Amino acid sequence: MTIPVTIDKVDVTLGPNHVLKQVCLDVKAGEFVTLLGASGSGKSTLLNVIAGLQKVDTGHVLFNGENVEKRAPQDRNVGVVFQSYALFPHMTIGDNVSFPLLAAKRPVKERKAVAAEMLELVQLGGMADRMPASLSGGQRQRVALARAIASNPGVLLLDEPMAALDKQLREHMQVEIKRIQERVGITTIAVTHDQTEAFTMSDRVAIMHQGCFVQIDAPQELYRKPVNEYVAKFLGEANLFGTADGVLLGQPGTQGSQGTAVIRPEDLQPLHDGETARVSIEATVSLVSFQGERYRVEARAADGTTVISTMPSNSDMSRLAVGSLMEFGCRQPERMHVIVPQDSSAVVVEEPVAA
Ligand SMILES: Nc1ncnc2c1ncn2[C@@H]1O[C@H](COP(=O)(O)OP(=O)(O)OP(=O)(O)O)[C@@H](O)[C@H]1O
Repeated sequence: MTIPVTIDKVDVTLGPNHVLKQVCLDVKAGEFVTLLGASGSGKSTLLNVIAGLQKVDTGHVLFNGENVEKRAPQDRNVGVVFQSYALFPHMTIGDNVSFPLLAAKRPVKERKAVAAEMLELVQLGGMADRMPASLSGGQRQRVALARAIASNPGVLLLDEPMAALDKQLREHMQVEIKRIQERVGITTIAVTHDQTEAFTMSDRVAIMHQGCFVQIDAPQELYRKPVNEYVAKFLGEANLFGTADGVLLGQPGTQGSQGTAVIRPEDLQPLHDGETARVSIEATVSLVSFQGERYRVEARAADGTTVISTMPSNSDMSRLAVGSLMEFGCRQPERMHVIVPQDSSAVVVEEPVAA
């Protein structure tokens, strides 16, 4: 059964630290939501609150509308995968996976059938008799996932499950976990500090900062329409320009009468000779780096503003030697987004005026 989860004004103080501050979050049944934030922002504490491993000072946690505060972790019907997979080394893979059913005193035949089904799901079919030590890190992580969902829990919690894997395996497992989650349809809440991981797996991402949610949105919305400069800078590189009356002021981080314009590096391109754009800025190229699938160009405007532009690696870079003075422009002004200072909400400028 897949269920909705509600976090309602949860407050937690640990020692001198006010770790969670009136946190609210609604996760729909079957939805995949990732808590993303810098180290110490409170992600793991919130996950522990949901798992029942951390008590709240005030506020509530509701599963399917029912308050679960008084339920012990083992009675919450939650599957958890931690960074350390914590498999039992003396048990076979099959017994590891079916352990929750052993604890629930289910018959041997059912345990074997569930273990086989779950191992099939995580693409380890036929490996039930192997021991954990004979598996790779990625395979062990799949076993941990199979065990977490073996008892058909209402909620799956993933606490940095990929942190111990190398980059390539991590990228592969992100897609795998998403595939399995969609197939099982289980409500899933994950924790990570890796933006790509959060974006790849999640329906929505909740950005945490100092014990609060700053923005909760679909990945594309977060990237395109950050509500403030913190979110804009946290999610990849961003050109931030002050604006006044629709004109870029060219001061990073300064707020003009209209707020701060956010232009992602892929939307700020060197213009061709004679080409004009509604929004542009002149800057001298200071650094060109080849990054595989793209080039990254750094340039400096006369007032010291740093301009960052990225372009596909098949682009003609002959004009972009270090020291060249270039006009960088946003060819699609609708890709420029303005953060409005007054209410920390954001709007997209429909008709930006030329610089
Ligand atoms: N038992 C504790 N006593 C006092 N402070 C604590 C305790 N546990 C955690 N904290 C503090 O609470 C804050 C949030 O910690 P938490 O582990 O939830 O953050 P996080 O976002 O998961 O960080 P990380 O990504 O490093 O795991 C940190 O400032 C941490 O130092």
